[in-house]
Amino acid sequence: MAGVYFSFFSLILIPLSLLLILYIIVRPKPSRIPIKNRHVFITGGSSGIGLALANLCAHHGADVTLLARDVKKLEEAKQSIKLATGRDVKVFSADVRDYDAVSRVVEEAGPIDVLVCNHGVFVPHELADQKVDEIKFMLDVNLMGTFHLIRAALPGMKKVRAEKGPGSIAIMSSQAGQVGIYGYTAYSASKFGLKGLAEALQQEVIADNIHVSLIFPPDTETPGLAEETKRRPQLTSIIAASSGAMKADDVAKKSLDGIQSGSFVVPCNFEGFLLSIATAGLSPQRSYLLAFVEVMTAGIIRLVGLFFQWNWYGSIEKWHSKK
Ligand SMILES: NC(=O)C1=CN([C@@H]2O[C@H](COP(=O)(O)OP(=O)(O)OC[C@H]3O[C@@H](n4cnc5c(N)ncnc54)[C@H](OP(=O)(O)O)[C@@H]3O)[C@@H](O)[C@H]2O)C=CC1
Ligand SMILES: CCCCCCCCCCCCCCCC(=O)[C@@H](N)CO
Repeated sequence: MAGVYFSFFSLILIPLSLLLILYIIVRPKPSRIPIKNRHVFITGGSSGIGLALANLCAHHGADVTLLARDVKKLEEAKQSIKLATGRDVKVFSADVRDYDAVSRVVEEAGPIDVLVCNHGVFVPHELADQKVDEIKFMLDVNLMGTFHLIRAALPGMKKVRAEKGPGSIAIMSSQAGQVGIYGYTAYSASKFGLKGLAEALQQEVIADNIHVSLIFPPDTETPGLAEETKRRPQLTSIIAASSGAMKADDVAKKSLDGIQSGSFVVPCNFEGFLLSIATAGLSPQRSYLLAFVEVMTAGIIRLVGLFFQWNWYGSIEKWHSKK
Protein backbone atom coordinates (compact mmCIF):
# COMPACT_ATOMS: atom_id res chain seq x y z
CA MET A 1 0.00 0.00 0.00
CA ALA A 2 2.79 2.38 0.97
CA GLY A 3 4.41 1.60 -2.38
CA VAL A 4 1.29 2.65 -4.30
CA TYR A 5 1.14 5.96 -2.43
CA PHE A 6 4.83 6.49 -3.04
CA SER A 7 4.62 5.93 -6.79
CA PHE A 8 1.49 8.11 -7.04
CA PHE A 9 3.43 10.83 -5.24
CA SER A 10 6.59 10.57 -7.31
CA LEU A 11 4.96 10.00 -10.72
CA ILE A 12 2.14 12.54 -10.54
CA LEU A 13 2.57 14.95 -7.67
CA ILE A 14 6.26 15.79 -8.12
CA PRO A 15 5.96 16.69 -11.83
CA LEU A 16 2.69 18.55 -11.19
CA SER A 17 4.22 20.60 -8.39
CA LEU A 18 7.24 21.32 -10.57
CA LEU A 19 4.94 22.52 -13.37
CA LEU A 20 3.07 24.73 -10.92
CA ILE A 21 6.28 26.21 -9.52
CA LEU A 22 7.59 26.88 -13.04
CA TYR A 23 4.24 28.41 -14.04
CA ILE A 24 4.64 30.85 -11.15
CA ILE A 25 8.33 31.71 -11.54
CA VAL A 26 9.16 31.89 -15.29
CA ARG A 27 10.34 35.38 -16.24
CA PRO A 28 9.90 37.54 -18.19
CA LYS A 29 6.17 36.83 -18.22
CA PRO A 30 4.76 35.62 -21.57
CA SER A 31 3.82 38.31 -24.08
CA ARG A 32 2.47 38.54 -27.67
CA ILE A 33 4.01 40.93 -30.18
CA PRO A 34 1.66 42.00 -32.99
CA ILE A 35 2.99 42.48 -36.53
CA LYS A 36 0.07 43.90 -38.53
CA ASN A 37 0.34 47.65 -39.22
CA ARG A 38 3.55 47.87 -37.25
CA HIS A 39 6.93 49.21 -38.30
CA VAL A 40 9.29 46.28 -38.85
CA PHE A 41 12.89 47.28 -39.60
CA ILE A 42 15.08 44.49 -41.04
CA THR A 43 18.81 44.72 -41.69
CA GLY A 44 20.20 42.46 -44.40
CA GLY A 45 16.66 42.40 -45.77
CA SER A 46 17.83 42.42 -49.39
CA SER A 47 18.90 38.77 -49.48
CA GLY A 48 18.39 35.29 -48.03
CA ILE A 49 16.77 34.96 -44.60
CA GLY A 50 16.23 38.73 -44.24
CA LEU A 51 14.42 38.98 -47.57
CA ALA A 52 12.25 35.94 -46.77
CA LEU A 53 11.33 37.50 -43.42
CA ALA A 54 10.62 40.87 -45.05
CA ASN A 55 8.23 39.16 -47.48
CA LEU A 56 6.50 37.33 -44.66
CA CYS A 57 6.10 40.46 -42.52
CA ALA A 58 4.75 42.43 -45.51
CA HIS A 59 2.36 39.55 -46.19
CA HIS A 60 1.11 39.89 -42.59
CA GLY A 61 0.45 43.59 -43.13
CA ALA A 62 3.54 45.14 -41.54
CA ASP A 63 5.18 48.39 -42.69
CA VAL A 64 8.60 47.08 -43.60
CA THR A 65 11.88 48.99 -43.85
CA LEU A 66 15.06 47.34 -45.16
CA LEU A 67 18.68 48.30 -44.59
CA ALA A 68 21.68 46.84 -46.45
CA ARG A 69 24.64 48.20 -48.42
CA ASP A 70 24.01 47.33 -52.07
CA VAL A 71 21.43 49.71 -53.60
CA LYS A 72 20.69 47.47 -56.58
CA LYS A 73 19.89 44.43 -54.42
CA LEU A 74 17.72 46.67 -52.20
CA GLU A 75 15.73 47.90 -55.20
CA GLU A 76 15.27 44.34 -56.46
CA ALA A 77 14.06 43.27 -53.02
CA LYS A 78 11.63 46.18 -52.90
CA GLN A 79 10.17 45.23 -56.28
CA SER A 80 9.93 41.53 -55.50
CA ILE A 81 8.08 42.24 -52.23
CA LYS A 82 5.71 44.66 -53.99
CA LEU A 83 5.01 42.01 -56.61
CA ALA A 84 4.46 39.23 -54.06
CA THR A 85 2.46 41.13 -51.43
CA GLY A 86 1.32 44.38 -53.05
CA ARG A 87 2.97 46.34 -50.25
CA ASP A 88 5.50 49.14 -50.52
CA VAL A 89 8.64 48.78 -48.43
CA LYS A 90 11.16 51.53 -47.68
CA VAL A 91 14.81 50.75 -48.40
CA PHE A 92 17.97 52.45 -47.13
CA SER A 93 21.58 51.87 -48.03
CA ALA A 94 24.09 51.97 -45.16
CA ASP A 95 26.90 49.88 -43.73
CA VAL A 96 26.10 48.70 -40.20
CA ARG A 97 29.78 49.30 -39.32
CA ASP A 98 29.17 53.05 -39.71
CA TYR A 99 27.32 54.25 -36.60
CA ASP A 100 26.56 57.73 -37.96
CA ALA A 101 25.09 56.31 -41.16
CA VAL A 102 22.97 53.83 -39.19
CA SER A 103 21.72 56.63 -36.91
CA ARG A 104 20.71 58.78 -39.88
CA VAL A 105 18.72 55.93 -41.45
CA VAL A 106 16.99 55.05 -38.18
CA GLU A 107 16.08 58.72 -37.67
CA GLU A 108 14.66 59.01 -41.18
CA ALA A 109 12.78 55.69 -41.04
CA GLY A 110 10.84 56.73 -37.91
CA PRO A 111 10.11 54.89 -34.63
CA ILE A 112 10.49 51.13 -34.87
CA ASP A 113 8.18 48.50 -33.33
CA VAL A 114 10.09 45.38 -34.35
CA LEU A 115 13.83 45.67 -34.99
CA VAL A 116 15.37 42.64 -36.72
CA CYS A 117 19.19 42.63 -36.67
CA ASN A 118 19.70 40.02 -39.36
CA HIS A 119 22.69 41.37 -41.34
CA GLY A 120 25.67 39.05 -41.17
CA VAL A 121 28.85 37.92 -42.90
CA PHE A 122 30.64 34.59 -42.73
CA VAL A 123 34.06 33.70 -44.13
CA PRO A 124 35.02 30.38 -42.58
CA HIS A 125 38.67 29.43 -42.25
CA GLU A 126 41.05 27.82 -39.76
CA LEU A 127 42.29 30.55 -37.44
CA ALA A 128 45.95 29.55 -37.90
CA ASP A 129 46.05 31.12 -41.35
CA GLN A 130 42.98 33.32 -41.57
CA LYS A 131 43.70 36.95 -42.44
CA VAL A 132 43.31 39.25 -39.43
CA ASP A 133 41.24 41.60 -41.61
CA GLU A 134 38.70 38.82 -42.20
CA ILE A 135 38.43 38.12 -38.46
CA LYS A 136 37.89 41.81 -37.76
CA PHE A 137 35.37 42.05 -40.61
CA MET A 138 33.13 39.35 -39.07
CA LEU A 139 33.34 40.82 -35.57
CA ASP A 140 32.73 44.36 -36.84
CA VAL A 141 29.72 43.53 -38.99
CA ASN A 142 28.08 40.78 -36.91
CA LEU A 143 28.74 42.09 -33.40
CA MET A 144 29.54 45.81 -33.55
CA GLY A 145 27.02 46.33 -36.36
CA THR A 146 24.30 44.91 -34.10
CA PHE A 147 25.40 47.19 -31.24
CA HIS A 148 25.26 50.20 -33.59
CA LEU A 149 21.79 49.36 -34.76
CA ILE A 150 20.28 48.72 -31.34
CA ARG A 151 22.01 51.74 -29.80
CA ALA A 152 20.66 53.96 -32.58
CA ALA A 153 17.12 52.56 -32.56
CA LEU A 154 16.46 52.05 -28.85
CA PRO A 155 15.66 55.62 -27.74
CA GLY A 156 13.00 55.96 -30.47
CA MET A 157 11.64 52.47 -29.80
CA LYS A 158 11.27 53.20 -26.07
CA LYS A 159 9.51 56.50 -26.68
CA VAL A 160 6.55 55.02 -28.59
CA ARG A 161 5.92 51.90 -26.43
CA ALA A 162 3.27 53.44 -24.17
CA GLU A 163 1.30 54.45 -27.24
CA LYS A 164 1.99 51.49 -29.55
CA GLY A 165 2.26 48.48 -27.25
CA PRO A 166 4.91 45.76 -26.99
CA GLY A 167 8.03 46.04 -29.15
CA SER A 168 10.63 43.48 -30.15
CA ILE A 169 14.35 43.36 -30.83
CA ALA A 170 15.20 40.18 -32.74
CA ILE A 171 18.80 39.18 -33.32
CA MET A 172 19.85 36.63 -35.94
CA SER A 173 22.46 34.37 -34.40
CA SER A 174 23.28 30.87 -35.75
CA GLN A 175 23.64 27.39 -34.30
CA ALA A 176 27.36 28.28 -34.53
CA GLY A 177 26.47 30.84 -31.84
CA GLN A 178 25.42 28.01 -29.50
CA VAL A 179 28.32 25.63 -30.08
CA GLY A 180 31.80 26.35 -31.47
CA ILE A 181 32.35 24.73 -34.86
CA TYR A 182 35.62 23.98 -36.74
CA GLY A 183 36.42 26.79 -39.18
CA TYR A 184 34.16 29.28 -37.39
CA THR A 185 36.41 30.72 -34.66
CA ALA A 186 35.67 34.34 -35.61
CA TYR A 187 32.10 33.73 -36.78
CA SER A 188 31.20 31.70 -33.66
CA ALA A 189 32.81 34.34 -31.44
CA SER A 190 30.75 37.07 -33.12
CA LYS A 191 27.54 35.07 -32.69
CA PHE A 192 28.33 33.99 -29.09
CA GLY A 193 28.87 37.70 -28.40
CA LEU A 194 25.30 38.36 -29.50
CA LYS A 195 24.03 36.00 -26.78
CA GLY A 196 25.66 38.08 -24.02
CA LEU A 197 24.32 41.22 -25.63
CA ALA A 198 20.80 39.78 -25.88
CA GLU A 199 20.62 38.40 -22.31
CA ALA A 200 21.83 41.64 -20.74
CA LEU A 201 19.68 43.77 -23.04
CA GLN A 202 16.49 41.87 -22.15
CA GLN A 203 16.96 42.83 -18.49
CA GLU A 204 17.53 46.46 -19.48
CA VAL A 205 14.49 46.85 -21.73
CA ILE A 206 11.85 44.65 -20.07
CA ALA A 207 10.45 47.64 -18.13
CA ASP A 208 9.96 49.40 -21.48
CA ASN A 209 7.82 46.54 -22.80
CA ILE A 210 10.49 45.51 -25.32
CA HIS A 211 11.09 41.80 -25.84
CA VAL A 212 14.32 40.30 -27.12
CA SER A 213 14.46 37.23 -29.38
CA LEU A 214 17.66 35.42 -30.31
CA ILE A 215 17.25 33.23 -33.40
CA PHE A 216 19.47 30.20 -34.08
CA PRO A 217 19.20 28.85 -37.65
CA PRO A 218 21.18 25.86 -38.99
CA ASP A 219 22.72 26.04 -42.52
CA THR A 220 20.11 27.83 -44.62
CA GLU A 221 19.88 27.94 -48.43
CA THR A 222 20.68 31.59 -49.24
CA PRO A 223 22.99 33.51 -51.61
CA GLY A 224 25.28 33.96 -48.60
CA LEU A 225 25.54 30.20 -48.00
CA ALA A 226 26.17 29.56 -51.71
CA GLU A 227 29.18 31.92 -51.55
CA GLU A 228 30.34 30.43 -48.26
CA THR A 229 30.23 26.86 -49.55
CA LYS A 230 32.80 27.70 -52.24
CA ARG A 231 35.50 28.18 -49.62
CA ARG A 232 34.30 26.37 -46.54
CA PRO A 233 36.77 23.86 -45.00
CA GLN A 234 35.52 20.30 -45.55
CA LEU A 235 35.37 19.64 -41.81
CA THR A 236 33.16 22.69 -41.30
CA SER A 237 30.68 21.26 -43.80
CA ILE A 238 30.84 17.78 -42.22
CA ILE A 239 30.14 19.10 -38.71
CA ALA A 240 27.50 21.60 -39.86
CA ALA A 241 25.71 18.73 -41.65
CA SER A 242 24.81 17.32 -38.18
CA SER A 243 21.95 19.78 -38.25
CA GLY A 244 20.90 19.51 -41.92
CA ALA A 245 19.90 22.51 -44.01
CA MET A 246 16.75 24.60 -44.14
CA LYS A 247 15.06 26.82 -46.71
CA ALA A 248 15.13 30.56 -46.04
CA ASP A 249 11.30 30.71 -46.08
CA ASP A 250 11.09 28.08 -43.32
CA VAL A 251 13.66 29.90 -41.18
CA ALA A 252 11.68 33.12 -41.74
CA LYS A 253 8.48 31.39 -40.52
CA LYS A 254 10.18 30.07 -37.38
CA SER A 255 11.70 33.49 -36.78
CA LEU A 256 8.39 35.33 -37.08
CA ASP A 257 6.64 32.79 -34.81
CA GLY A 258 9.40 33.24 -32.25
CA ILE A 259 9.20 37.03 -32.44
CA GLN A 260 5.41 37.11 -32.16
CA SER A 261 5.38 34.78 -29.17
CA GLY A 262 8.11 36.85 -27.51
CA SER A 263 10.37 33.78 -27.14
CA PHE A 264 13.90 34.64 -26.02
CA VAL A 265 15.57 31.63 -27.61
CA VAL A 266 14.21 30.71 -31.05
CA PRO A 267 15.42 27.35 -32.45
CA CYS A 268 14.54 26.56 -36.07
CA ASN A 269 14.68 22.75 -36.41
CA PHE A 270 14.69 19.64 -34.20
CA GLU A 271 18.47 19.62 -33.70
CA GLY A 272 18.16 23.31 -32.84
CA PHE A 273 15.54 22.45 -30.23
CA LEU A 274 17.95 19.96 -28.63
CA LEU A 275 20.74 22.54 -28.79
CA SER A 276 18.54 25.14 -27.10
CA ILE A 277 17.95 22.76 -24.17
CA ALA A 278 21.65 21.82 -24.03
CA THR A 279 22.69 25.48 -23.94
CA ALA A 280 19.82 26.91 -21.87
CA GLY A 281 22.22 27.98 -19.10
CA LEU A 282 20.69 31.02 -17.40
CA SER A 283 18.83 32.34 -20.43
CA PRO A 284 15.37 33.69 -19.72
CA GLN A 285 12.52 31.27 -20.46
CA ARG A 286 8.95 32.59 -20.68
CA SER A 287 7.24 29.23 -21.30
CA TYR A 288 6.65 27.07 -18.22
CA LEU A 289 6.16 24.03 -20.46
CA LEU A 290 9.53 24.49 -22.17
CA ALA A 291 11.11 25.21 -18.77
CA PHE A 292 9.65 21.87 -17.60
CA VAL A 293 11.18 20.06 -20.57
CA GLU A 294 14.53 21.78 -19.89
CA VAL A 295 14.56 20.71 -16.25
CA MET A 296 13.43 17.13 -16.91
CA THR A 297 15.79 16.41 -19.83
CA ALA A 298 18.95 18.37 -18.85
CA GLY A 299 21.01 15.29 -17.94
CA ILE A 300 20.11 13.15 -20.90
CA ILE A 301 20.57 16.03 -23.35
CA ARG A 302 24.08 16.59 -21.97
CA LEU A 303 24.75 12.93 -22.76
CA VAL A 304 23.43 13.39 -26.32
CA GLY A 305 25.68 16.46 -26.68
CA LEU A 306 28.71 14.43 -25.58
CA PHE A 307 27.86 11.86 -28.28
CA PHE A 308 27.79 14.63 -30.88
CA GLN A 309 31.24 15.82 -29.72
CA TRP A 310 32.49 12.19 -29.88
CA ASN A 311 31.26 11.99 -33.46
CA TRP A 312 32.77 15.38 -34.46
CA TYR A 313 36.17 14.61 -32.92
CA GLY A 314 36.03 11.27 -34.73
CA SER A 315 35.58 13.12 -38.06
CA ILE A 316 38.46 15.46 -37.19
CA GLU A 317 40.76 12.51 -36.36
CA LYS A 318 39.80 10.68 -39.55
CA TRP A 319 40.35 13.77 -41.67
CA HIS A 320 43.83 14.33 -40.23
CA SER A 321 44.86 10.69 -40.63
CA LYS A 322 43.85 10.82 -44.32
CA LYS A 323 46.01 13.90 -44.99
N1 LIG B 1 22.63 31.06 -44.46
C1 LIG B 1 23.00 30.36 -43.40
O1 LIG B 1 23.45 29.21 -43.52
C2 LIG B 1 22.87 30.94 -42.03
C3 LIG B 1 22.80 32.30 -41.82
N2 LIG B 1 22.71 32.77 -40.54
C4 LIG B 1 22.68 34.20 -40.28
O2 LIG B 1 21.54 34.75 -40.90
C5 LIG B 1 21.80 36.08 -41.33
C6 LIG B 1 21.45 36.22 -42.80
O3 LIG B 1 22.21 35.29 -43.53
P1 LIG B 1 21.93 34.99 -45.08
O4 LIG B 1 20.55 35.30 -45.41
O5 LIG B 1 22.50 33.66 -45.37
O6 LIG B 1 22.92 36.08 -45.71
P2 LIG B 1 23.05 36.72 -47.17
O7 LIG B 1 24.52 36.82 -47.42
O8 LIG B 1 22.21 36.02 -48.17
O9 LIG B 1 22.48 38.19 -46.92
C7 LIG B 1 23.14 39.03 -46.03
C8 LIG B 1 22.43 40.35 -45.92
O10 LIG B 1 23.13 41.20 -45.00
C9 LIG B 1 23.48 42.42 -45.66
N3 LIG B 1 24.75 42.91 -45.13
C10 LIG B 1 25.94 42.26 -45.11
N4 LIG B 1 26.89 43.04 -44.59
C11 LIG B 1 26.31 44.22 -44.29
C12 LIG B 1 26.79 45.44 -43.74
N5 LIG B 1 28.08 45.62 -43.43
N6 LIG B 1 25.91 46.46 -43.56
C13 LIG B 1 24.61 46.31 -43.89
N7 LIG B 1 24.10 45.18 -44.41
C14 LIG B 1 24.95 44.15 -44.61
C15 LIG B 1 23.57 42.02 -47.14
O11 LIG B 1 23.40 43.10 -48.02
P3 LIG B 1 24.67 43.91 -48.64
O12 LIG B 1 25.73 42.90 -48.93
O13 LIG B 1 24.13 44.62 -49.82
O14 LIG B 1 25.08 44.85 -47.54
C16 LIG B 1 22.38 41.07 -47.25
O15 LIG B 1 21.18 41.79 -47.35
C17 LIG B 1 23.26 36.35 -40.99
O16 LIG B 1 23.33 37.03 -39.76
C18 LIG B 1 23.85 34.96 -40.87
O17 LIG B 1 24.97 34.95 -40.01
C19 LIG B 1 22.66 31.93 -39.46
C20 LIG B 1 22.71 30.58 -39.64
C21 LIG B 1 22.83 29.99 -40.93
C1 LIG C 1 22.30 18.22 -27.60
C2 LIG C 1 22.62 17.85 -28.94
C3 LIG C 1 22.49 18.87 -29.98
C4 LIG C 1 22.87 18.35 -31.29
C5 LIG C 1 22.76 19.23 -32.47
C6 LIG C 1 24.06 19.75 -32.92
C7 LIG C 1 24.06 20.32 -34.29
C8 LIG C 1 25.04 21.43 -34.39
C9 LIG C 1 25.34 21.82 -35.79
C10 LIG C 1 25.88 23.20 -35.89
C11 LIG C 1 25.72 23.75 -37.26
C12 LIG C 1 26.20 25.13 -37.40
C13 LIG C 1 25.74 25.71 -38.71
C14 LIG C 1 26.10 27.13 -38.85
C15 LIG C 1 25.45 27.75 -40.06
C16 LIG C 1 25.93 29.12 -40.30
O1 LIG C 1 25.74 29.99 -39.51
C17 LIG C 1 26.70 29.29 -41.53
N1 LIG C 1 26.10 28.68 -42.67
C18 LIG C 1 26.96 30.72 -41.82
O2 LIG C 1 25.82 31.28 -42.30
